[in-house]
Amino acid sequence: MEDPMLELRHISKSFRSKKGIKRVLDDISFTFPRGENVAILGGNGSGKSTLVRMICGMELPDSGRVRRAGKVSFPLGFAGAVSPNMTGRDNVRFAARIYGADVGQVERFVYEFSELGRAYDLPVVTYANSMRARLSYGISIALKFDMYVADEMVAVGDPAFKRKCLDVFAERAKDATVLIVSSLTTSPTRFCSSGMVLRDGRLGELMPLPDAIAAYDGTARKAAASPDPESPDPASPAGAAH
Ligand SMILES: Nc1ncnc2c1ncn2[C@@H]1O[C@H](COP(=O)(O)OP(=O)(O)OP(=O)(O)O)[C@@H](O)[C@H]1O
Repeated sequence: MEDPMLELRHISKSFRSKKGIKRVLDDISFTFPRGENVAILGGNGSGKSTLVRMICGMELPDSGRVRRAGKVSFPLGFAGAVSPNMTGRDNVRFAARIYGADVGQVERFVYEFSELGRAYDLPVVTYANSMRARLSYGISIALKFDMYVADEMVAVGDPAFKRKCLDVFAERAKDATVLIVSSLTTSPTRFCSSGMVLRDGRLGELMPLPDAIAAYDGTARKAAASPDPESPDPASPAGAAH
């Protein structure tokens, strides 16, 4: 395969739990072709966010290697990208400088996109959650990446704002590769043509998205019939989407 966007080579990751060591990612290897938008579908606790952290370089695997052939985003709307003690504007300028982007351009884009108005110049700690979400999403979508990674969250805000997020994301997706990691089969349908299922620490084979959704629905039903005792209960606050 020519010029892959991202390669995962024998990625494994374990965490210590009350019941001992849990292997969350188990020797995952996969090559993401450039320009092919892929969805990874997995149930709660299947290791999606762990895999995303490895892909985005936010955490190292215990073993294995991630090779990126371009700029890979942090997860869309990632709240950790924003410092609460800085103003919205200063956060944006900081992120733009780190990623080597045109600071003025990114600053203006996020100002207009986020609809924060005068709050743009107030410390983020004073923001309501929805305002933080609009700022974080604005930063992630203002920066130009070769690959955009979404962990569940493809859009934020009220329905009108979500539509705007999706339209801008669609613009970016024209020149970039998209990876959407989700427990919901609805999120990837607009952007991804193929998908695979993450289950028991392994990635299934890459297939057309409708087939991946069918395979995921099948495994999700099986998992519901015999839930993993270590997975958080999706109905409990700790298991709710982050
Ligand atoms: N830092 C950590 N320390 C200990 N255990 C962890 C850590 N991060 C993740 N885990 C465990 O690894 C497993 C997978 O977690 P992860 O958040 O990657 O799953 P997920 O598929 O993203 O779940 P969800 O859909 O509920 O967000 C879970 O059992 C979780 O409790």
